[in-house]
This record gives sequence, structure tokens and C-alpha cells, in this order.
Amino acid sequence: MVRIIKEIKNLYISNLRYLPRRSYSSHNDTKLIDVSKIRNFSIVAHVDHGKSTLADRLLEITGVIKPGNENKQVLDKLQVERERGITVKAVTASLNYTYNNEQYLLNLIDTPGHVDFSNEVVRSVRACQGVIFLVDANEGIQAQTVAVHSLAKRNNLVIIPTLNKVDLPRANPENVKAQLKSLFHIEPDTVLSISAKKGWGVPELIEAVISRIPAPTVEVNKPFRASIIDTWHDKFRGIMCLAYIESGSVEVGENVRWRSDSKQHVLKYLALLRPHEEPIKKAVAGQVVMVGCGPKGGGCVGDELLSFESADGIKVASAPAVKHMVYAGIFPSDQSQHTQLSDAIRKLALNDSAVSVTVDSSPALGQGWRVGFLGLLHLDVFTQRLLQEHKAEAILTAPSVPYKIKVKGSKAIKQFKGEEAIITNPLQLPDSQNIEEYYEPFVIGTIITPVEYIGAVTTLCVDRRGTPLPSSAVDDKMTMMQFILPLSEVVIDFHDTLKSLTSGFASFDYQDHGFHPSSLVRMDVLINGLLVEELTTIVHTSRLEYNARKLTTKLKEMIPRQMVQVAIQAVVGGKVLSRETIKAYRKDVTAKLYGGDVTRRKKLLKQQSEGKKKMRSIANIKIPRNTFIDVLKR
Ligand SMILES: Nc1nc2c(ncn2[C@@H]2O[C@H](COP(=O)(O)OP(=O)(O)OP(=O)(O)O)[C@@H](O)[C@H]2O)c(=O)[nH]1
Repeated sequence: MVRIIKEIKNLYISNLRYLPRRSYSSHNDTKLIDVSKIRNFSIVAHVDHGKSTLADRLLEITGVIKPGNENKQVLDKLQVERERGITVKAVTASLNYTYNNEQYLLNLIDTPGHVDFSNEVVRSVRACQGVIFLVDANEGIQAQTVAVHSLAKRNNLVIIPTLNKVDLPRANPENVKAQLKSLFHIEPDTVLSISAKKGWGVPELIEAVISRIPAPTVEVNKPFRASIIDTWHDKFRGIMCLAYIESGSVEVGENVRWRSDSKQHVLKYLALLRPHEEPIKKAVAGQVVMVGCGPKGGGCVGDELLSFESADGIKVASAPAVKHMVYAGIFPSDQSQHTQLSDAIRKLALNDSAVSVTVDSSPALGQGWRVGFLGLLHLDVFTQRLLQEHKAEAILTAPSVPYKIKVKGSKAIKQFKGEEAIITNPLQLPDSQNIEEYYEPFVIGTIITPVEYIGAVTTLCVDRRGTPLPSSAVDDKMTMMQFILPLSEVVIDFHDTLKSLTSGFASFDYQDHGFHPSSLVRMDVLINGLLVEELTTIVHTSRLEYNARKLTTKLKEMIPRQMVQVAIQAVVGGKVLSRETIKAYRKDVTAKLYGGDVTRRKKLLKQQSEGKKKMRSIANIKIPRNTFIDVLKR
């Protein structure tokens, strides 16, 4: 009896979780939602040009938050975003605004500015009809300004050019308007001027959003269809999705199905994000809403949610393809943490659809994963989020870019089905005699720099195997330079070097330029004659001698002296390119104790033996595990 009562209680408690947390909003009454009064828009800009600050002002004006200092960057919710002061995730806020006595529903999508999160921007604009194109009136056009402008153009979005930070004494709106005219042919009289910090010009900007951006063109009377633009994991409610309703309408409790599988689900959660959740009963085409079908309901970015009865035949609007720029191995710090880390990666990958995850293993680090990222900041943020949001500590191996090969007689090599293969792990590279052609990923790098640094920037890019493209003047002080560069030369430290060469004045952004034929080889590292798999790299032939010397010298510094002599060799195709030797040495951790306390002596020996467990052993040579991670960094 007691057990039955307990079970009923548990059932009641678990059902409580699924009840909406707040009362339904007035938007339940769909007569209030007139598609012609919906505006879906995004704010796009270069890093730090003020997107999140402007979003705060919009939230204040529409009454979502009260004015005040504590409301800084309300849409930057993640701990990593607040700590680093950057936006990582695109966030949505549905705002009510009354204009000319008519009520409008403004769906604002705050997007990240950094190139590593451009995938978020690409996804967000799919639900938008227009963008606020924000440019800092003090800094002027920067490299990413060029990238987001071309993204908006490519997606046929209405662009509202807006100068921000006009309150700054050094702001020069007239000059930046001239830059906009010269690079993008934007007429100066269409450009708005605001101060997101002070709130100046923001009401006029909202009016421009209403008057210049069209309402979504959707079919209200067709069957329900919504495309998923973001997903995240909720502990109690399962996968939650951000959906843009492209046709029809949907109600809580209705039967729905995913385009990708035909199983029937019940729509359990439907809410407006303001940005807090506001449960609604019904949503119609044109709206951007949160949907969820419960813990087993599924959902992923790029899929579509359909009315269960709807006839098939509508093509899935596929999610834009993600091209991973760097790959790294992720391993648990201890194999007993494998399940916990696996769970954390799965949940985080759901919220960060830009990563790709495949299973990997290493003799030194055990079972793990090979993860593809959009860049190094993306990789850094991903591991920080693993720790902060999922309490999962991970070891990360040195990042590398993906290469492509064309194999000779593809049947001879089992793992490659076709003639061409993408190599994300240098160890997968087959023997050179089986390879007909190597390809390396290239990018078009855009650099906006003051004219006095043109020489330094050119030297840097040519040194990194770059080919210059024609440059164009932004104004009489700034120029836009473009280079075709190998991604491997850009991905690690290019941005930092550029910043230090130009006293921080140049900005850099890159776009994929596909794979180019290249002269590459596999370089191995041998320790006392044995291969160390983790240290295998793919190197351009022009960099061979330099990389070999650098790698062996660094390893000599990082590997502690041992009881036996250690020979470190960098080898290509059996030929030794560089060699270093570490002389034999016996480390007596108790040497300084001169007899003394026996427990202290035991403690030191115990610490030493624990340290040894964290070592990878190759031919009796103990190598600290972080060596595999740090040595390949520049
Ligand atoms: N003086 C002044 N400062 C501003 C204004 N708008 C933003 N800022 C400041 O500029 C800095 C960057 O603003 P954010 O809103 O974080 O910029 P963001 O574009 O969202 O940055 P990311 O998310 O990293 O791309 C912050 O220190 C803001 O306080 C403005 O109108 N005037």
C-alpha cells in the first residue's frame, strides 16, 4: 500500500514537471496574431559593435526588462558569454510593440559576431526577412562587417544600415557613411544613427524595422510545417526546439511528426520566448516559437515538424552544410569518467549543432572522440561549456585541419569507399604510394587595415603561403586586402600575429575557398625507435625541415629525463629529418630528505607513483600526457 501511494505521488510529481510553468499569454487568441504585423529580424555586425547592447535597449523599450545597470547583455545567458563578453549562441526574443495604434510582434534574434560562430548567424537569418546591419561609428567597417553584409545580401534580406556608438567623442558618422557608400553602395540618407548605450535613436530604429522589413510570406491556410533553427536540452522536458512556422498553425496537444521519421508525437510545449518562456496554446505561420514533444520527442536542427496528417511531398529545407575548420581529440581525464563525458558531449552537441562528433581512441588517452569545430575559439568555448554547464572535464589534443586525398586504386584501401577521402586525423593518411593527389583547405582572408600597415600585412600573408587578391580602399586611411591562404596557416595564431603587427588596428575574417591541390607529407615522431601515434602530423613540404626541428626541440624540453637515454626523431618516409637526445638520469624524489620522517618519504614516493600513472609509456619511456596536447601548438 505504502509503495502504491509512493508511486502515485511520484507520478503526480513527474507530471507536475510537464505542466506549463506560467499561465498562457493573451496570444492564445490567434485572432490577435495577424501575420502582416509580424517582423522577424536579426542584428548583424562585427565583434563588439554593440549587438547585445542594442538588444538590451530593444527589450527595455518593449517593456520586457526595466531600465537599469543590472540589465546588461540580457540575451547573453551562458556563463561563458558573460565571462568572455562575447555572444556564442543566437537567442530569440518575441517583443510586443505598438506603432500607429497597431500592435506588432517583433521577433528579434541576437547573433554572435565572431567568425567561429557564423554558423549561428547563418541559421538565424533563415527565419528572418531583414537585418539591422550595425556598424561602430568610431571603428568603421571591419572585416566581419563585410562578411555579414554579403550574408544578408545572399539571403535577400532587407538591410537597415545603422551606425552605433554615435555618443563617443571620436565617432565619425559622416566618414563611416562614406565607407558604406564606397564598399556596399549604401546611400547615406538611408543610414540611421543610434547610441545603443544611451538609447538614442532606438525608437526610430524600431519604426524602420516595422516600415522597411516586410512581414513573413507564409501560407496560413496550408497544413502545419515548421523548420527547426535551434535545439537545446532541458533536464526534465527533453529536447526543446526553436521553430520557425512556415505554414499553417499548431496547438498544444496536437499530433505532429518529424520529417526525418514518421513516428507520431504529441506537441507538449509551445511558448513564445520573450526571452523568458511564455506558454501559448496556439501558434501560426510566421512566428518563431519554442516547441517540444517531451523527453522522447526528439528534434534536431534542419529537421521539420509537420502536422501528423499532412500530406507528404514538401521538400525538407536542409540545414546549411557546416564545414569544420579544425578537428581535435577529446578524451576523459580518467577512463572512469567516460560515460559522464559521453553524456555531456551528446547534450552539448545538441545545443551546438555546428560540431561533429565521431568515436576515437588513443593508446595514451584511451577511448574518446574526434570533434570537428568551426575554429579555435569555438573549440575553446565548447570545452569551457562542457566543464561549466555539464561538469565534465576533458583532455583536448592539439587541433589540426582536415585534408582531402585522391587515392590510387581505391579498392586496395579498405576504409575509403570512393576515390576521394577527407582525412580528419593524420593517422588515417594512407601510405604515400597509394595517394594520387593531396588537397589542402584554403580560405579567402579579408583584412581591413590602416594603410601604414599594408607592407607588414603583405609580408605576414606571403610568409603564410598566401596569394594576394586585388585590394580596395575603404577610405583614405583604411584599406581592404584579400588573400587566398591555406587554412592550416590561419587557424592557430594568425589573428594574434596580425593584431600585434598592426597595433590591434587590423581586423580579419575568412570564408571557405574549398580544397586546393597541395604538396603534403605525413611526418611521424619516433621515441627510441617506436612510433608515437598521437604526434603524427600532416605537413606542407615547404615547412618540413622547420616543423621537424621545432617538434623535436619542443619534445626535448617537455619530456622529463629518464633512467635511460631518450632519442627523439622526426621522420618522413623512413628518412630522419631531425633528432634530439635526452641523457639518462635518475630522479630521486626523496634525495633532499636526509633520513628524516618516514611518513613524509612514503608520501613523496606515493605522489611520484601517482604521477607515473598519468604518463604514457613508450619503450619504457614515460611521457606526460599533456605533452601530446601542448607540443603541436605553435
Ligand atoms: N559608448 C558606447 N559604447 C557602446 C555602445 N554600444 C555598445 N557599446 C559598448 O561596446 C562594447 C561591446 O558591446 P556588445 O553589445 O557586447 O557588442 P556585441 O556586438 O554584442 O559583441 P559580440 O557579442 O562579442 O559580437 C560594450 O562594452 C558596450 O558597452 C554605444 O552606443 N556607445
